[in-house]
Order: sequence, then C-alpha cells, then structure tokens
Amino acid sequence: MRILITGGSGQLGREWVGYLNRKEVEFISLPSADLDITDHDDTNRVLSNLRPDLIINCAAYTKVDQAEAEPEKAHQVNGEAVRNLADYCANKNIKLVHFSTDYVFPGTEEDMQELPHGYTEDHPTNPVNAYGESKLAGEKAIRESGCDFLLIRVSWLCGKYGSNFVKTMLKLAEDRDELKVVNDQFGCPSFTKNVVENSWELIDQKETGIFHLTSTGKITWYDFASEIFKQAGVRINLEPVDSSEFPTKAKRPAFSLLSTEKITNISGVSLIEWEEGLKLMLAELKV
Ligand SMILES: NC(=O)C1=CN([C@@H]2O[C@H](COP(=O)(O)OP(=O)(O)OC[C@H]3O[C@@H](n4cnc5c(N)ncnc54)[C@H](OP(=O)(O)O)[C@@H]3O)[C@@H](O)[C@H]2O)C=CC1
Ligand SMILES: Cc1cn([C@H]2C[C@H](O)[C@@H](COP(=O)(O)OP(=O)(O)O[C@H]3O[C@@H](C)C(=O)[C@@H](O)[C@H]3O)O2)c(=O)[nH]c1=O
Repeated sequence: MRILITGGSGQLGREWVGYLNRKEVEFISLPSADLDITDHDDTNRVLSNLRPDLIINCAAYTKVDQAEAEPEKAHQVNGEAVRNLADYCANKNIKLVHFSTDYVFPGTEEDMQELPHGYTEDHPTNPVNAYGESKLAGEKAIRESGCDFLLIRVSWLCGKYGSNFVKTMLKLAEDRDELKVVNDQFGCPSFTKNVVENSWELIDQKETGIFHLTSTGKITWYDFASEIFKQAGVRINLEPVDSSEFPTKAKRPAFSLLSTEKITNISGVSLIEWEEGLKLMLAELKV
C-alpha cells in the first residue's frame, strides 16, 4: 500500500510518522513546507507523481482564536483544500482518512442534558466558531465528493509532539503561581498515540464513514488541568472559573463530549481512560 501523509509536521502527523516507521509500513509524509494543500495545482501534480492508494490528511488550520480574524484562511485549508483531496480520491477510487473535531457541534445546554454519553456520529452539527465552521465545510466536501472515506472526529487532542493543552499548562506553570481555568466546558481529550493506533485498526478493517475517537470519561478543562498538575507533581494555585472570566476571541462549545459507542463495537479498537492517556503521555514527555 502506498500511503501519503499530508500535514506530516503537525502534532498528529508526526505521531503517524513514528507509528508507521515502527510498524515498518511504507509511506511518504509531506510536511507543510513541502506540500501546501491549498495550492490545488501543485497538490494534484504531487498526487499524480506519487500515486498513493491511501491519503491520511493531517494538514489543518487549528488556531481556534485566530480563525475568527481570518475565517477565509481557515476555510481554504480546512474546507476547500479538503474538497480538492476528496475529489482526487473519488476520481482515483482511493481512500481518504481525514480528522475532524468536536467543535462541529453546538454544545447547547439542551444537548448537554439530553446526551449524557455525548454526541453520536449522526447528530446534527452547528458550530459556534469559525474554526468549527471551516472543519464542517471539510466534512461536507468529503461526503459530497463520493469518495471512500474514514472521517475520524477527535477532541482536545494531546500528544508528545506539537502544542496542546497539556504542554500549555505545564509551560504556564513554570512562570506562574496561580492559573484560572474554565470549569463550564465539558468534553474529553483524545491522545494522539491512541488515536493513531485505533485509526490504523479502522483502516486495516476497511471501515468507512464517520467515527468518534476519544479517551473515555467526561471532564472540564479545569478537571484536566488539575489532573495534569497532580500527575506531573506541580504545585500551583488552580482556580476554576466560568468562561465569562476567561474571555477568548472564539466562543467554545459548553459541551462537546463525543459518544464513542460506535467505535467501541469495532473489534481490535481499544480506548483508554483519560487519566491513563495522560499518564502515558507524560511518561513519553518524561515529566
Ligand atoms: N489540536 C487539537 O486539539 C484538535 C485537532 N483536531 C484535528 O486533528 C487534526 C490534526 O490536528 P493537529 O495535529 O493537532 O494540528 P497541528 O496544528 O499540530 O498540525 C496541523 C499541520 O497542518 C499543517 N498545515 C497547515 N496549513 C497547511 C497547508 N495549507 N498545507 C499543508 N499543511 C498545512 C501545519 O503546518 P504549519 O505548522 O506549517 O502551519 C501543521 O503541521 C486536524 O484535522 C485538526 O482539525 C481535532 C480536534 C482537536
Ligand atoms: C490557556 C488557558 C486556556 N483556558 C481555556 C480556554 C479554552 O476554553 C480551553 C482550552 O483552551 P485551548 O485554547 O488550549 O484549546 P482550544 O484551542 O479551544 O482547543 C481546541 O483546539 C481545536 C483545534 C479543536 O479541534 C478542539 O477539539 C480543541 O482541542 O481552556 C483557560 O481557562 N485557562 C488558560 O490558562
């Protein structure tokens, strides 16, 4: 199988590179510097030369706050470029593996009450910020293209590479004695190592369609921060606050828990509890 990884220099892309190297699976990974997926002509030229039979798209615009100021840029990467990749896959009859986000959901108070186990794959979407809108545009493009696809929604993604909430908390704690973290946004982290292992299982079993892939549990960002500092042995005055006390450019959904019931029924898939995922991640970081 000729596998192409786009966005190979990102948090998830690098995890894929490490995983496939360890598995001794042949692949080509293109970092953003070598392939800009918003340049459709160049992308199509590269694809025609490489002739992959599986594309794993890890390229994305992920700056949630900045997307409010440059929604077109987010849309170009997360929407239009994904349409180009999906059209190519449809034409060549090859599979596209793509990652999306919990932020495609609105996270209303009503949903929080009615969905104790989180949003299912087929629940109506309605993002509350520009990043979520752009990711939803990518999802729609994939479905409209008619290609064979695996669309894997992850949430609060963290791993040893790149930047993420765990690393941000540990970094901030180096310079501060106290931190305020929101305690009214509920969800659950996905850990890159587990995401890649389970995504590979889905690929291997020729699964198609949308899957939610997170660790297990339901927490707030404050709960997450508390556990990060507990496990890392960092002493800090951590204050739980409402979102109104931590204003951000982009609104975040108050509830973005993803139901993992569907993926749990796939044999070979193994989800971890969020505390365990964090423990493994900190061990990898040698914290
Ligand atoms: N991070 C998170 O918390 C979450 C992420 N996701 C989704 O998971 C996937 C992986 O995210 P993650 O690895 O964390 O994101 P990162 O931001 O770490 O990586 C994204 C990569 O895409 C690259 N990229 C950006 N624009 C382009 C472009 N035009 N052409 C080619 N490459 C480009 C970036 O390169 P450069 O750095 O040079 O810009 C970067 O290497 C994404 O689809 C994201 O939406 C879903 C939920 C949570
Ligand atoms: C740094 C910091 C953040 N926060 C809040 C802001 C926000 O509501 C929440 C998380 O902050 P971040 O900015 O790190 O995370 P955010 O950029 O919202 O993370 C999102 O990224 C995109 C790419 C996704 O797809 C989502 O699944 C999600 O992971 O914590 C605090 O309350 N205190 C703090 O000191």
